Amino acid sequence: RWFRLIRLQKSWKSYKHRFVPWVVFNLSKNEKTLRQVTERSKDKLIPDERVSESLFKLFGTLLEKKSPVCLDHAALVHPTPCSTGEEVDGGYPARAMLQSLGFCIDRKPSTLPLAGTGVFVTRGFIPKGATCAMYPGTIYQPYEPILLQSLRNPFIFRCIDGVLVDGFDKGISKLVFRSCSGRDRIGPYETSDTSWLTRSPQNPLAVGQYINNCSNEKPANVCYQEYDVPDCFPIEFLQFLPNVNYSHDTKRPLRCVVLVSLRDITAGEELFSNYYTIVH
Ligand SMILES: C[S@@+](CC[C@H](N)C(=O)[O-])C[C@H]1O[C@@H](n2cnc3c(N)ncnc32)[C@H](O)[C@@H]1O
Repeated sequence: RWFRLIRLQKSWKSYKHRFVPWVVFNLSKNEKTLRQVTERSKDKLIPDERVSESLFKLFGTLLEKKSPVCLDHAALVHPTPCSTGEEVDGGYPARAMLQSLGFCIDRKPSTLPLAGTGVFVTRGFIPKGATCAMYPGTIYQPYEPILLQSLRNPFIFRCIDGVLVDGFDKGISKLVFRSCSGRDRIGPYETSDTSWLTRSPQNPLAVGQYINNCSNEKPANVCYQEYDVPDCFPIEFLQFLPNVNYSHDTKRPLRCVVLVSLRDITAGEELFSNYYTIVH
């Protein structure tokens, strides 16, 4: 009988949030908690200027390395020694990342059983408070349709203001991203990067959607932070941004989500975030 009672209690705990009378009865309490979380989350881990600084450094180096002088096919396919004399896998994007930010990250099988792919520091060292990844994907305002794209899609990220980022690199999600990216080109300038949809993104930060959720044994070492692309963002750097608006909207700044390190992280460590925490 005890066993049955415990099972009943467990079912109630997971069901009560969908039981309308319970929701109505607890509305004022829940709203207060939500307000507190939202207020607390307004404190950014690092200021936007520091995020911009890191992105400018990386994108500037990427642009240099992408220039026709060193963009011969062999240089892309075969790693060549970087400034430190070391060989770096991953071609010029990885070399640019190591040179400009002092670390490399990449996707590999997770250390967690049955968790699929994860993201690891493969070289160098990430200091606390560094911009260490980006969450790529199509940006949907809360009122925009996403039902079809959301089916069997574990890569939808929800910001506090209800903006959604669809970071799935397959199926309809992939088609939508490519289509919006083509639509937004400004003459010769690409305003977003579609290469995160492939195995070799040209912006090596754009793998944040593969970071797994933390647990008691594997606490979070990175945290999500919203970053609205400022007006001063150089037009030639837009080609490295792995986000695009679903609707063409020139008035609203483009929302990006970056991951910021919560502590020093060394080579070989897997990155873990808390799926339920984001700061504005
Ligand atoms: C956004 S994806 C992360 C990338 C994913 N690991 C993959 O290979 O596609 C979220 C999914 O990863 C898996 N996942 C994330 N964190 C996990 C954890 N701590 N334990 C087990 N699975 C996890 C779950 O399947 C979840 O739906």
